[in-house]
Amino acid sequence: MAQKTLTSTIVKKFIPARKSKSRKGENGIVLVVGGSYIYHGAPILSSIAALRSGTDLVYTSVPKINVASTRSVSPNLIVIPLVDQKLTRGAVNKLLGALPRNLDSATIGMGLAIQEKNSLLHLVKSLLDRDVRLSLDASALIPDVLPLLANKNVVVTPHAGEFKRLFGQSPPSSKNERVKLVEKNAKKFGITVLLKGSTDVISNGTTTYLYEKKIPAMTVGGTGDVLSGLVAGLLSKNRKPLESAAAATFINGLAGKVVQKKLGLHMTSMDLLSEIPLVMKPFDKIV
Ligand SMILES: NC(=O)C1=CN([C@@H]2O[C@H](COP(=O)(O)OP(=O)(O)OC[C@H]3O[C@@H](n4cnc5c(N)ncnc54)[C@H](OP(=O)(O)O)[C@@H]3O)[C@@H](O)[C@H]2O)[C@@H](O)CC1
Ligand SMILES: Nc1ncnc2c1ncn2[C@@H]1O[C@H](COP(=O)(O)OP(=O)(O)O)[C@@H](O)[C@H]1O
Ligand SMILES: [Mg+2]
Repeated sequence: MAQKTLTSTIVKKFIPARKSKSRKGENGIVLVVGGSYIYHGAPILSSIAALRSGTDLVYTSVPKINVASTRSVSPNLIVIPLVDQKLTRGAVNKLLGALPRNLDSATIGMGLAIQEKNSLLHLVKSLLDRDVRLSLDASALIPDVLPLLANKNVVVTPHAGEFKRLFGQSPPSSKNERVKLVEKNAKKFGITVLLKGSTDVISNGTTTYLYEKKIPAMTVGGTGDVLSGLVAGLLSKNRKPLESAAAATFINGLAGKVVQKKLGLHMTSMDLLSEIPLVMKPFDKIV
């Protein structure tokens, strides 16, 4: 299968126009589920990235111990407490009862502690049953979730370690072998796989995009959390997993390039957030 290198021309087609006459909510409503006692920042990074990608509303669900600190970061976030410190069946049932009716997309896993595996499976299945477009990251990337995802327009965003845990094989160092392994698993499980690294590989098993970034400053913690928010933000508007994942990784890289040019190897993931509007603005279309 031929791989295509991501370019602005390709990505421009993946970012939907905004209608002048649109109303709040028509340009994307996103849910972010993540965070834990130790990793409070991940869902915040993801949520602000989702907002900055050009959505209307982002709901951030974090364990109740993190609610105050998460709310204090920004009035832009609508925080829905998870009633337990970790993801449990009870916490998921309460969350499902509190969700906005017209949710477009969700990203789950960044920084999340999962107490009961079945609670994650229940959350994933319930959201898919509501036709919510899903992006799974970090703790949500466990093999048990795979049977729920086939042909449901889901994106998974593993780094190499999460890829091994999810699919049972470590991505090889050879680019061609890496691409083949991503394509094989995307096809096998009916999902879009975004394997993160110095070169991101994005495939749904039929079409594959490569995005080689010369931005080693992006190895700092949290850049993948930002990416998960961008994927969910794009999914909420484009709704196509491959295009949303490809556009998200391209935008994350564009922001990374700007920050590395400015700050060298001293980037933090927060720096990425402030660059997202500037790198996305050239792609804006109003109809
Ligand atoms: N401020 C916050 O709140 C932040 C919160 N964050 C949250 O932290 C959580 C854990 O994040 P994480 O994935 O980095 O660690 P972890 O789950 O132990 O990885 C599993 C194992 O995989 C491997 N491995 C890792 N990367 C690899 C790679 N690129 N290529 C190859 N292998 C790699 C590595 O195994 P090793 O190499 O040690 O054998 C590692 O032990 C996650 O939920 C994230 O969202 C972070 O985003 C930071 C900011
Ligand atoms: N050497 C590198 N050069 C450029 N980008 C990289 C490099 N290594 C990782 N990245 C990017 O950094 C992010 C890493 O994701 P992840 O490991 O999930 O980070 P975290 O979980 O800390 O947010 C991905 O977006 C990936 O594309
Ligand atoms: Mg990560």
